Amino acid sequence: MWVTSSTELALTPTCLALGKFDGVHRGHKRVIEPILPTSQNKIRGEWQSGREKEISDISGEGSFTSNSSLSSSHTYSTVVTFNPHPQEYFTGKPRAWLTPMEEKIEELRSLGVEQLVMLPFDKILCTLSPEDFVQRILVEQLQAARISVGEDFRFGSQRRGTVQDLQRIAARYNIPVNIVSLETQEYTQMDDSNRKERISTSLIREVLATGDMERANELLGRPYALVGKVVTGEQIGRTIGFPTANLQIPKDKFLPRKGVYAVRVSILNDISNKYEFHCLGVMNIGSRPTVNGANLSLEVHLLDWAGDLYERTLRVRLEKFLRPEQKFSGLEALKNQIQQDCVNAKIFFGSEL
Ligand SMILES: Cc1cc2nc3c(=O)[nH]c(=O)nc-3n(C[C@H](O)[C@H](O)[C@H](O)COP(=O)(O)O)c2cc1C
Ligand SMILES: Nc1ncnc2c1ncn2[C@@H]1O[C@H](COP(=O)(O)OP(=O)(O)O)[C@@H](O)[C@H]1O
Repeated sequence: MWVTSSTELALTPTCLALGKFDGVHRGHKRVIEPILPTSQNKIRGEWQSGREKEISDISGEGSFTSNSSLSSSHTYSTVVTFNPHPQEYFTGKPRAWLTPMEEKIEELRSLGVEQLVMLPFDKILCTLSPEDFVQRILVEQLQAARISVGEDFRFGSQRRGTVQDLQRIAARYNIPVNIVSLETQEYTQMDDSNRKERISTSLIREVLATGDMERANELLGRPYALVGKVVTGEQIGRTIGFPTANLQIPKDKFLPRKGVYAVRVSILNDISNKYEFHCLGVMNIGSRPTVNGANLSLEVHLLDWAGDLYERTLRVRLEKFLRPEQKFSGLEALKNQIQQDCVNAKIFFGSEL
């Protein structure tokens, strides 16, 4: 996937999905899918513009079959997002992301997106009128052949432009705009009644903060993951029989509720750049009050495994919140509890063991 923050370096012409896409959740995927090479032919004819025929002639039918046959008529499936996050730009406060940049790139790449353009969200961009945004950025610079957006997408200065405006302005340039309705998820409430909730980044953040991983992962469409390098800790873990790999994650990663989780761990093969080894584990996200820990730490113990993990990159998928972190009277009590955590994780993963 080609990643750039300069529209001048972008590969053109493009087929665009516009949005912030933090989390790359199920709703985001519905916006992105129509621009993917595999969807192009199916989507033709379903989009809303009556000028679809002309557009398909321009973008070149059949040019998406494989990357090796890319030609000058190839239309690059492109996600356009903003950096920094507009909210971060306006408030000046750093924001924690469900998918910090590296993770977002990885998720989009795995969906089959060919290009990510991160528009610098600055004074110039945020004062563009909706008309100028479409004309200068989408038409002149990115040479958009078609556009896909979620129905709540807003653009242009003061978020003035709605998706209907986008459709109307883009039509002047014969660009069809696909408006995707917001994805919902059925949710059973405490009183057993059902309610539909709209899948959104802010809902997922709220749910992660409660530790309800089943619901968060359902909304996301995959398990919430922490990705980072293993660094050295205080080396107490091995003395109690539970060595724990300490993860260093991006500073701007959103963390779920503190406490102990049943997790799935994958280890990155640095040569193939693929996650290859998979096993189960228990993770603690907390400040380790029993050993008077000062900082927040993220530690994972791999079940029934031994080896050296220092400097390796791990992806830890959080599947189930087991309990809050506690201050124990000493290392022996902590050790007994971690032993019980391992049993509880094994019970949770049950059939896989
Ligand atoms: C599954 C699990 C549960 C843990 N629960 C607690 C806890 O409730 N309270 C606590 O103070 N530390 C807890 N810890 C953190 C331990 O204190 C920590 O792993 C130990 O001090 C070793 O740290 P080290 O990596 O510096 O060697 C837990 C660790 C794991 C892996
Ligand atoms: N089952 C395991 N789970 C996690 N780490 C393990 C395991 N077996 C061995 N290790 C190794 O032990 C290290 C953690 O040992 P620990 O005594 O807790 O030291 P540290 O405080 O540096 O994390 C890990 O980084 C890894 O290299």
